[in-house]
Amino acid sequence: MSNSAVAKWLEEIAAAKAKKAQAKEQQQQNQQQQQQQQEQFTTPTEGLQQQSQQIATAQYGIIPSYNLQTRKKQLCLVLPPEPRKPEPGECCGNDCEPCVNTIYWEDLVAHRERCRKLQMQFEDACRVLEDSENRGLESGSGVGGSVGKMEEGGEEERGEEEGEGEELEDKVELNIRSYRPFKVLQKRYLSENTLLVVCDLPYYSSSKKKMDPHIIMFHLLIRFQQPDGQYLTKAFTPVDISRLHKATWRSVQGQSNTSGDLGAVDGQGFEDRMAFLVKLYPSPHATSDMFRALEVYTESGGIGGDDVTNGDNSRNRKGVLFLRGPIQTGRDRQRNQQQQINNLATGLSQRKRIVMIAAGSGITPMYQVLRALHSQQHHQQHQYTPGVEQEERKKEDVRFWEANEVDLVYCNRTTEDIWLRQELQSIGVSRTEEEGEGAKDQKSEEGILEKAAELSLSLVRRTTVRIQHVLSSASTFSSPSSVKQVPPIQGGSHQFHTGRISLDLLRNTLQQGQDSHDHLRDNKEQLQILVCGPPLFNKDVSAMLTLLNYHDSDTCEIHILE
Ligand SMILES: Cc1cc2nc3c(=O)[nH]c(=O)nc-3n(C[C@H](O)[C@H](O)[C@H](O)COP(=O)(O)OP(=O)(O)OC[C@H]3O[C@@H](n4cnc5c(N)ncnc54)[C@H](O)[C@@H]3O)c2cc1C
Repeated sequence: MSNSAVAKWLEEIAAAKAKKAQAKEQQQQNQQQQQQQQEQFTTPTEGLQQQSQQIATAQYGIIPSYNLQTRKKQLCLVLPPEPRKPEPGECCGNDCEPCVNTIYWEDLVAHRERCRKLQMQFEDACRVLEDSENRGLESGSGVGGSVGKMEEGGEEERGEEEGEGEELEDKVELNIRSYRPFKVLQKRYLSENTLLVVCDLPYYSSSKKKMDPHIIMFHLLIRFQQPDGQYLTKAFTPVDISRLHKATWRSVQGQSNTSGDLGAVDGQGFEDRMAFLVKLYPSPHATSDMFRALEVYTESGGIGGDDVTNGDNSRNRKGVLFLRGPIQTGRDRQRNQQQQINNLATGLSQRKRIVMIAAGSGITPMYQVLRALHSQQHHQQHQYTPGVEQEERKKEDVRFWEANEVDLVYCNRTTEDIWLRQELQSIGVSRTEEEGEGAKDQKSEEGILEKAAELSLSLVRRTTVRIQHVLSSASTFSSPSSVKQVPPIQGGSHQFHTGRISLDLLRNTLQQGQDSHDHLRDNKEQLQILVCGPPLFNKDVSAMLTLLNYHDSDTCEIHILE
């Protein structure tokens, strides 16, 4: 071997060594970084997750190296890691779209396709390398484009895996395919068994685009990790608290909570944030106990702080909720949406009614619908400002649900159990009542303030909202419902029944107001029936609807939300 060849060879060895050292150093730095991030966002019991996270953020692709024995350049293929298979507790069992299992299978297919492509690229690159060596050319430079090209792993296979590696800054956005950590801004007990949890993300938030306005009923998935490491995943419906009644905020004022009473007391600054109303069941109840143990985020004790043990040994990060969504609630919603849009376009008038039948926490999707109806009417009331957005806004408005009449039957045990009582009270004020009751309320300054809040929330002008409360604790379950007109708070068109929801009550509600619309008989009535409550309630109401001959058809949509 000539001197120059030896020198070149030594040079190559030195370069290979330097490259190796550099790669090692880089790897160590990466590992350190990952460790730091995981210390921030994961719990020690998230072993599997940590493992997949480490692999997921590692680089992969076709990696060139130098073989000192053969004195030849060589290529090796590092394939990306397989997506992590969800554990049993990671599916909430509600047939969400997309389900965590669907996401996994999609990711697996994409992963296999990616591996197949990489394998082909690798084979091509090896052939090019071999050819160039055979031709005695300087190896490496002519080798296929993907040689030495390392790819960042993870993202495409698994979405942005779990979000654990992300900074918990304001920029964190909701993602439908993977869980992201969000700060808990506030946690308040509205009653003994009702918890309000406010998270640090805007009410309408999705990572890719502004939420589609026709998606009115949506929920998020909250994932906890239990002391034994098992996941617990449950669906919760965000509540728009931007118009929360002052009285509701007042009812939580001065409360101390388990986490040390942090955050604004009157909700100031949190109005546009995502909030959950959580029904708590007596302990031991896994989901409720997780919420009880949840803490409010603080700079010092929050992210990066110790794990929360709170006596029950739950090991979730302090002040953080892992959320995935938004998931459209129920299936086959808006089946007739296209037909409705067509009707609007052709000017065919249709009487539209929404009948909502809810129990307990089942009010949350109904409240979303009521709020959306309000927003829609708010938009329509105000003149569109000329500009490029005008057409777009019109289109969006058409896509909002519209209704001439809304009936809500809301079942609870006692008046104390009624969620969003003040807010519903405000919504249930019809236009005529607003005008008539107004003078009465203006007697006191307090009345004026309350009225202003109510008016801002009321569904004005075109929608009549009737609300009936059914309270079970006032009578035995077998006795027939007795109707009472009890205005529990002030004004409003709320009817109160005692007993349980009955066939008669449902029939009357579904047929309500039909006679006064004889002139519209020629036009079809478009009826949407929404049912949401505990499983048994949903089953009972479904059976009653069948008995009353209400089925899904062109003119009737029944949505059992579960
Ligand atoms: C789309 C969707 C949206 C939801 N939104 C909300 C929401 O906004 N707020 C909310 O609080 N919940 C909501 N839920 C319900 C929530 O996901 C949980 O199912 C609920 O908190 C009960 O927890 P669990 O499933 O662990 O109860 P499990 O123990 O599995 O019990 C299932 C059901 O049995 C009943 N039950 C259980 N224990 C008791 C008890 N001790 N006393 C009386 N009844 C009991 C309850 O009806 C409960 O829902 C929603 C569910 C779905 C599917």
